[in-house]
Amino acid sequence: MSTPEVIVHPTAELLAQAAAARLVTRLVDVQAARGSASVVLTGGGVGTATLAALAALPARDAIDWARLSVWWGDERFLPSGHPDRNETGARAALLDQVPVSATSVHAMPPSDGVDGDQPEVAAERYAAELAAASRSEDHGPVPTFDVLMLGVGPDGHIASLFPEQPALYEEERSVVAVRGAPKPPPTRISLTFAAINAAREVWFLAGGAEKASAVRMALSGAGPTQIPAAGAHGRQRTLWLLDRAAAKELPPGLQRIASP
Ligand SMILES: O=C(O)[C@H](O)[C@@H](O)[C@H](O)[C@H](O)COP(=O)(O)O
Repeated sequence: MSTPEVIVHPTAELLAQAAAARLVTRLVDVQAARGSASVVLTGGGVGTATLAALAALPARDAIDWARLSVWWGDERFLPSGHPDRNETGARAALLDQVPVSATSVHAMPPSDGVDGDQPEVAAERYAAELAAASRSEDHGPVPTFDVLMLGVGPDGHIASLFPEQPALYEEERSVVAVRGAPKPPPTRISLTFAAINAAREVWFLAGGAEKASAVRMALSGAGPTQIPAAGAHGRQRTLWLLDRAAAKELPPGLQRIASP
């Protein structure tokens, strides 16, 4: 389990820009070393802003899009194309602007797909898709994602893993249905900690003062039931990419300013 590293950016805009640049560099390095790469996207404002920033970077096409697999950490269980789906936001912000292979974009099932409005069945389908993509050298029934991005809620939730909810205790399945989520919409699909923590690198993206207490608690020993972000970590690297507002409750020793 990797020790969390904190990098603080002056503003939320610079956080998204820097995260985008970091993602380009990381994926280019991974593809140079291993030929292909995989990334897990997150919904939420900072996650989507990061994708939009990436789309605007001239360096974006240093990524070999044909050799990139795209997954999601969670999804709102809504009809295909619904504006509130994380997939819809990601396609508009980035995926529809780059030559990523359609078969390598693994969206979580919509509520009007083959599984109908059964999020449990849809979660099983996505778990099977992950298992089919995992290889013998991977850690469990999911690919070893190169970068897994997570937004952080004010309550410390990540993906659709919310405090005190049953999904936090899932130890077998890689994907679960979430009902009654406190953040609308209430019905979602989410990777579990087992899937999240299989990733080589986990990057938290958090901006805004409303995240400051969750960030402090996650980095100060809170348990994952109260602060789910405390339960996520990369096998090789765990990065907390923050703006100053989200970092303001951290002790000075925990902050490393990315730029003056
Ligand atoms: O589907 C979702 O809602 C997201 O995956 C969720 O986990 C999000 O990342 C956080 O709520 C942070 O969202 P903001 O960055 O908008 O605060």
